[in-house]
Amino acid sequence: MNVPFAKMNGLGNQIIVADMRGRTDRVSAEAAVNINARAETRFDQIMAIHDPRTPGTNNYIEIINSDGSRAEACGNGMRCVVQALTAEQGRHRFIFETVAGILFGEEGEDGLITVDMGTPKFAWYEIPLAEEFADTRQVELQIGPIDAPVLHSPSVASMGNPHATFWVKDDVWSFALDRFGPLLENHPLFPERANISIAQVTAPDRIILRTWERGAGLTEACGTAACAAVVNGARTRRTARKATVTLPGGDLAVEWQPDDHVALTGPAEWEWGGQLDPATGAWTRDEAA
Ligand SMILES: N[C@@H](CCC[C@H](N)C(=O)O)C(=O)O
Repeated sequence: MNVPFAKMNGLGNQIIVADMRGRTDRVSAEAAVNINARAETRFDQIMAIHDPRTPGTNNYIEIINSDGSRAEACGNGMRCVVQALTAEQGRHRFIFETVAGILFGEEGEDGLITVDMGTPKFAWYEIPLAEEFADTRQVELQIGPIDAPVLHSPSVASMGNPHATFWVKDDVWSFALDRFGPLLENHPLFPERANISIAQVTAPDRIILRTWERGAGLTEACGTAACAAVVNGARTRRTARKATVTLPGGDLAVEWQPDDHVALTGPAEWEWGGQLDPATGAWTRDEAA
């Protein structure tokens, strides 16, 4: 039986929100790959809204990358879920559960959505890394010639999902992230692969960021990567704890709050709706009202 879905985006991060409430099955990996194979529904993540599993939460959210793999966290996708549920229910604040833990999301009066992405983790085994590093603010990893690496010494962190932030001094746009991204995502240092970002700090409260997403590739925006960049920037004293992160798709506001939680604020946009089969990925588009 088909389920309703919405084609949405969070700052150009392509998101499918699938309504799996009232069902016990899941969106299959095969369905994800098939949905992504059609140009109109090419996506970065599917956010599957399920019935709550834990009392006190509104919904359980499962996140599926375009290669069919599962992700623990997705900041832009969570904003799309908040917007879809706000439009449906007229309420503005939600408590979600994901495999990474409990998250809060709220749509503000200005239409922007803030998601509390939880607390970052820095221990090598929490990210996880394949080998022990006492200090994950700068780990030994480089790409390019040994004596003149193109990218090196990233800061690594978990925002529920694994992130490596490579710092560059200038022209973040000049790096061939499409070439280095897949190599770094699958580097043996990352046993669960990793999201790979290049960051240029232009002021203590400004970062320009490009991301190669684990399981999805080059994206217009990655919310958890923006959170990881600010957290990694603050703990390496490159940035303040609050910064605007400019991605190819636009700006996100990130604050690493005194309570250690990371708040991510930005837009979400509904594009169109349809019905899909979560087993096969076959879908049809709803008639415009
Ligand atoms: N687009 C996301 C991140 C999605 C998950 C990621 N690809 C992973 O596998 O960890 C975001 O906005 O955070």
